[in-house]
Amino acid sequence: MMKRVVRLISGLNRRMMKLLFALALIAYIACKYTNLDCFDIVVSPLREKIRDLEQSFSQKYPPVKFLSEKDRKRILITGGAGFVGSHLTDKLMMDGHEVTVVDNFFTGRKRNVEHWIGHENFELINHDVVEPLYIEVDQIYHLASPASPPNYMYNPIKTLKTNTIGTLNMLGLAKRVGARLLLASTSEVYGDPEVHPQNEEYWGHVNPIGPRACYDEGKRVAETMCYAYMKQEGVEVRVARIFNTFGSRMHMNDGRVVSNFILQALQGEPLTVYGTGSQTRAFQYVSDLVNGLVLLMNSNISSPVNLGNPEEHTILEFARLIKSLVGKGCIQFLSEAQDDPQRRRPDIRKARMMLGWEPVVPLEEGLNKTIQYFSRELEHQANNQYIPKPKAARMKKGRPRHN
Ligand SMILES: O=c1ccn([C@@H]2O[C@H](COP(=O)(O)OP(=O)(O)O[C@H]3OC[C@@H](O)[C@H](O)[C@H]3O)[C@@H](O)[C@H]2O)c(=O)[nH]1
Repeated sequence: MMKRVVRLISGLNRRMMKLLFALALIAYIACKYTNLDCFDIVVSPLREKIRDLEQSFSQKYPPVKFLSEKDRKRILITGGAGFVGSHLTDKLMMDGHEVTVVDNFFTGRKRNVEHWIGHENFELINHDVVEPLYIEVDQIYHLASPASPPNYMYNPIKTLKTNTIGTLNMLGLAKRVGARLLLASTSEVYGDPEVHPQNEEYWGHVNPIGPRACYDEGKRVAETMCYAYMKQEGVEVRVARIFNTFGSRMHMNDGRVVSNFILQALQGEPLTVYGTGSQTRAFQYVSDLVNGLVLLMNSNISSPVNLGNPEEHTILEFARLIKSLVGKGCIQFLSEAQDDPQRRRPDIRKARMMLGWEPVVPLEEGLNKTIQYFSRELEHQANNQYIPKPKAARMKKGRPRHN
């Protein structure tokens, strides 16, 4: 060993020796004057890095309430990595329940629930509800289905299978394990309504062979299945008819009016109004919906309940509002979408009376939050060199109009 060191030193030439000596001297003087231990110079940053990492691990999850074994439920959310599903996951996790998310990631995204991955109360399963699922749970929130018109029309057969076979599978599971099932139904069961505002007694006006039928009729038959399982097999069911909803984690290019208009305004593109823009919608913020879903699940109301915000606007008014909130954009009129419902507004007297629920987030407040979310998403996408484009609906034939 000694011989090797001597050979190494003698191998160095004089100039190299001088250089090494000078460096050692400089390091020694620097340490003396800064009152630092040489060891500390190297080790302190490392120590800090380790401390940061340790802290990031211990603060990894949003705060979760402690629930006793008796109160803690095992909850399955199908479509739990989607827009609404992921917000519902957050609420139920923070309330202290055990949540299993099942998603096939057709429109859901892992990013929406990644902040729970690894938590002892959370499980994420990549599974398509069209296939049976065997799992022990107390409650099932059945949300799995594409919900934006361009997405559900993209593969109508798959949309039908998800809402029919998928719902049968989940009802079968509820029956086997004695779980309660909440179906995320939709205002689209009312079709292009002749009754306004729409109450739960109204049977709807749906074109059974139109482009929207895969979703509208799929959800209608899903409701039928729920009540057949309730009557024949005694399964406890809850049915929420969800009206237009918006908020963070919406897919920027899912083609819905909120995502299209915000994206277009932020990118300085014209806001595309289909038809004259006189058709109406009423928009609820996602946190209001999630509160309504949980209240309904834990209530004793087995008949359908509308969940939506009754503040109605024409689509043209809505385009103008988003344009003014973002501070840019102009309006462009395109051909109207086929079978587009002309007036929609929920009658929420039942939810008010029986659940004590009503929306509390004002439209502008919700929109500002969503605009902020979309701006951050755009930055994120730009860093990944991907520029999302708004998706178009299936149009009626005819020339687009411009103004
Ligand atoms: O760029 C666009 C997008 C949409 N629109 C119009 O805006 C209105 C709303 O369209 P959306 O696509 O957001 O949603 P729709 O109301 O047609 O369907 C929705 O209904 C309730 C939920 O179940 C679903 O989220 C969805 O199916 C429609 O009149 C549509 O024609 C535009 O004018 N421009």
